[in-house]
Amino acid sequence: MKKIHLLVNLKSGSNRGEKALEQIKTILKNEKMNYDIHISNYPGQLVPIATKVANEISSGNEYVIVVGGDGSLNQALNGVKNSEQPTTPLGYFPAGTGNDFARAAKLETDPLKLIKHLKNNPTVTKVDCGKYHDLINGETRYFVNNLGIGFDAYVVNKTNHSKLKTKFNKINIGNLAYGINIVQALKGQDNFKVKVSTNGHSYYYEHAYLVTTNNHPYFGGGVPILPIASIHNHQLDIAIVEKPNLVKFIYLFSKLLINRSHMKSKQFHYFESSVIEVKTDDPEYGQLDGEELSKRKFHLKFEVDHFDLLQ
Ligand SMILES: Nc1ncnc2c1ncn2[C@@H]1O[C@H](COP(=O)(O)OP(=O)(O)OP(=O)(O)O)[C@@H](O)[C@H]1O
Repeated sequence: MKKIHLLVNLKSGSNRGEKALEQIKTILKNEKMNYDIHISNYPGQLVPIATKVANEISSGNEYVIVVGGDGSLNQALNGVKNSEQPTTPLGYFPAGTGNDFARAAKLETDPLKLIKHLKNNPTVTKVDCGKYHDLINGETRYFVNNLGIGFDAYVVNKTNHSKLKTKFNKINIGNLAYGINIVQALKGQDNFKVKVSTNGHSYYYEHAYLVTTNNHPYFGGGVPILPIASIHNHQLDIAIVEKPNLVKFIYLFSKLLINRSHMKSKQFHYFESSVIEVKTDDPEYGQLDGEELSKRKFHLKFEVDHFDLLQ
């Protein structure tokens, strides 16, 4: 008999995780499916939980489903990759705020359809994820969406530390805290120097404002910054956005939102490759799948990797 292991972050998406779990439990009971639940209690705990669950899986009839946001999926992926069974397929029910990976992978958002599909006709697809090796501290981690340095990371950092987010989350308007911090970031984030090496060439940018290495088109909850990127092309895509001045930067962003013509702008640079190296001269904010990285100098080697996505 099929068994489902639910790995859950109740707090994701301003407690959407909790509501999703209730719905999924009801459906699993109605469908008479065997399941167990692993609740994660603090940021990062889904990594060891996923490692343990993956280590203990003993048959092809056991399925792992993550319920949470992009950050939760990131932790579960890292946990599985670190396990003794790193090719364990991962299912995912998006219950976050941005849900960019689910958007890129066109995942099912109806819990009833998801469970029925897993019961009757589960499929496993090999999809891309990103992997980076930190050449300064030796760390290696995987990501499903992106690793951003500069503007977007500033917004993530300030929002995570803002008292407003906690207050707004209580009344389900957590996204507004991001909006307020975007305005703050436009004032607070400075340009920085970055070196990007790919396909045998190195490129130097003096006025980088945002450097994001993506596994798919989206960042920040549905903003298609790299429309050419795909989780199926075995490549990563990097965008380097320069900010000569605020007016030009806002103009560039409006092009992105209106007709995606931002890619032709002279402040926008991008590359597609399976290996990309990025180096900053000074400490900058960083974010990985929406979770902040400490402010630091970055010297990262990115490579495309893959995982088995259960649908
Ligand atoms: N493993 C975890 N266990 C419990 N809480 C967590 C865990 N990881 C993160 N959190 C908390 O959950 C929230 C974020 O979760 P997550 O990144 O999954 O969703 P999100 O940010 O709402 O969604 P998205 O990344 O799709 O925008 C934050 O409040 C964070 O402190």
